[in-house]
Amino acid sequence: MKPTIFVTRPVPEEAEAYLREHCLVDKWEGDGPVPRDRLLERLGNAEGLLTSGGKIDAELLDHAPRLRAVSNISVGYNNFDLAAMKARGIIGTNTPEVLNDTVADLIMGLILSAARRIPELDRYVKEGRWQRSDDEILFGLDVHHKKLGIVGMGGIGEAVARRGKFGFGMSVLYHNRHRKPEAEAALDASYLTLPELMREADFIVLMTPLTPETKGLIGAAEFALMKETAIFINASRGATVDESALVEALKSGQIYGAGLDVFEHEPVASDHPLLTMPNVVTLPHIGSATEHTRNQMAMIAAQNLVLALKGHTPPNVVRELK
Ligand SMILES: NC(=O)c1ccc[n+]([C@@H]2O[C@H](COP(=O)([O-])OP(=O)(O)OC[C@H]3O[C@@H](n4cnc5c(N)ncnc54)[C@H](O)[C@@H]3O)[C@@H](O)[C@H]2O)c1
Ligand SMILES: O=C(O)[C@H](O)CO
Repeated sequence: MKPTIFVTRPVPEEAEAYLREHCLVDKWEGDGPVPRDRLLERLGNAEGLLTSGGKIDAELLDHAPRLRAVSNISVGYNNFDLAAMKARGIIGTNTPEVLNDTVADLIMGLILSAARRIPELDRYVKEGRWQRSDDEILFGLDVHHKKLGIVGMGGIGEAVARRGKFGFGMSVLYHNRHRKPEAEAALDASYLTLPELMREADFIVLMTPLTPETKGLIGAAEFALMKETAIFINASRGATVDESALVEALKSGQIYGAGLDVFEHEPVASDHPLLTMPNVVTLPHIGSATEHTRNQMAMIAAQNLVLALKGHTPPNVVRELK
């Protein structure tokens, strides 16, 4: 007898076909993300859940008495209440590694966009404001040979560091929960404390997972240490940064600019002060959003789920907050 699963968002054909081969698939057919109350109604029979970010907490698990595994189509798993899942013997999985290069490419895009003011000056040209006499008002900052500071030197952090080091001749500084001697050797990277990194780096890239320790990790005290020419990039989760402090740091000229792929509340409200600042580049959480990478993530997530439901240990089980 095939296990029943619930799929909360459309997945590529290949992943859906694979799931149907191994499971009885029930899926959300509505537009947009499944509303929480509708999801809870649909979980009565589900032994597996394929999702990408909705909260998996005690309330949801109470509505899913047969649930054995939850598979995220994402590397981040801050949506999992791991204690509640563990208490019920439910396995959680994610999709690490496969998206490292895709997200790192986007982060380089944010760095270049903020430093060279690409979106701002694109609008400038398209709005017919470009004058032959324009000169200094179009200046930005160099990226090459500057100091790249990575906070959270994991899979994505290292992929960004490689691009900075070997593509742009940058020197790599990093702060992480644990030192990484191999990365230090391969990238000639220097380990710094968080305050040291804030003072030293020209580009600060935040790439930690969202955990109780990293919530608001970068706030007023950290922005106060940054150079006036520093550019702050966040592609981790919005809540790792105190957004009000970021707004103040940008408004007061404490830092030069920011590049953001993530926000505390997504989609970000259209009247959010960060959206009014020309020195902030904003994106709608598209770090891993290429067809190739998202297809691979969906397939890996499907395989994780099927393996777990067959009683095997999938390669990407998450056991604790990392
Ligand atoms: N914008 C996007 O679309 C997008 C895409 C992928 C991942 N992400 C986010 O990026 C996060 C990182 O992804 P990854 O694949 O590199 O994860 P990873 O687990 O490989 O790396 C995370 C690193 O952060 C470090 N870390 C954890 N807590 C820390 C702390 N308190 N201080 C310093 N370092 C700490 C860990 O030791 C680890 O080295 C994900 O959890 C997810 O939230 C966002
Ligand atoms: O964590 C991830 O994989 C990305 O943020 C996509 O949700």
